[in-house]
Amino acid sequence: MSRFISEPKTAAIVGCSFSGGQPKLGVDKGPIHLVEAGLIDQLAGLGWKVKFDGHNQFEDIKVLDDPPIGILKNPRLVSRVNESVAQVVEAHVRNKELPITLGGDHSLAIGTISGTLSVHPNACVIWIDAHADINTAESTDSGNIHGMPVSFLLGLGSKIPEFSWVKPLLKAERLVYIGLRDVDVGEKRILRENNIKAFSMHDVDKYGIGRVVEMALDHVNPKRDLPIHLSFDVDALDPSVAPSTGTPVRGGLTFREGHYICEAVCETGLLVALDLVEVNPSLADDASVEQTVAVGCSLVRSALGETLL
Ligand SMILES: NC(=[NH2+])NCCC[C@H](N)C(=O)O
Ligand SMILES: [Mn+2]
Ligand SMILES: [Mn+2]
Repeated sequence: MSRFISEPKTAAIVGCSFSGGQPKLGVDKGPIHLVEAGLIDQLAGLGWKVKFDGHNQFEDIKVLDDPPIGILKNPRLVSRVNESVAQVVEAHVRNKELPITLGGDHSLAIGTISGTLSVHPNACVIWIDAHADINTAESTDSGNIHGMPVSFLLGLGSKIPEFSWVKPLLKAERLVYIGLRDVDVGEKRILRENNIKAFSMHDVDKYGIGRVVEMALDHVNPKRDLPIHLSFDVDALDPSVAPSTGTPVRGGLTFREGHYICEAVCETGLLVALDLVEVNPSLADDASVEQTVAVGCSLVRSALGETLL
């Protein structure tokens, strides 16, 4: 599977019932639905030993008084939960286990990627999303921190003392996006100024997903020797494929394109950490929820080797 995972290959489900990075309730229930849909048994069926520490791992983290900082919402809570997520992910990666973080909203990537990079400073990040999530405190219009995690990891924008534990460990040249189609004006400037490689849906149409993944890997991992952190926001998929998510954007990845990305990353043998975020089971009807949860499980299975013959 991955040269950074020891035998017997072990996956650790990190269930993050967290919604503080955005305003819609329900995204905190994502992990419960994914686990109840049978994810653990499915991964065991692929030959993985699966650890799971339960859904309440981060739930006793409470912040009593959390007024906005500028317009950033729930800043102290987002910071404290992520600090704890970072420690958990770091411990698994250090142990040569594969952490699979189930969100929860995408602000959680502040923690997961910090955890990965503290063990593997040279790891690259492949970010699959309709959005760039690279707003800074200055550029954000929404104040929702799930639209900002990448800027924290890169150390862009004004420093917020409450997030001082986040080290700017990610380098712009070790980051690549696939699936973008809803990027704020300020984010486009940030991407340009920092020379960050991004493959939008336009590129997926133009080159096909096979070439896009190849080019993305050539950019962040030219010798195919660096550890990979895959951060997958389900809203990268078309809303017809994954309807139950907080910020759907039409014109997204097909079912196969999404799975192809996971398979191709698995095939490198370099995966060290995986995030699957923004599944919100309280949005849309029951059939849509079931569909979205099933797709989430199958993306994880593909990243862990299911669809490779
Ligand atoms: N992880 C996500 N779904 N992010 C959506 C971000 C939307 C918008 N760019 C914002 O900053 O608020
Ligand atoms: Mn996202
Ligand atoms: Mn998104």
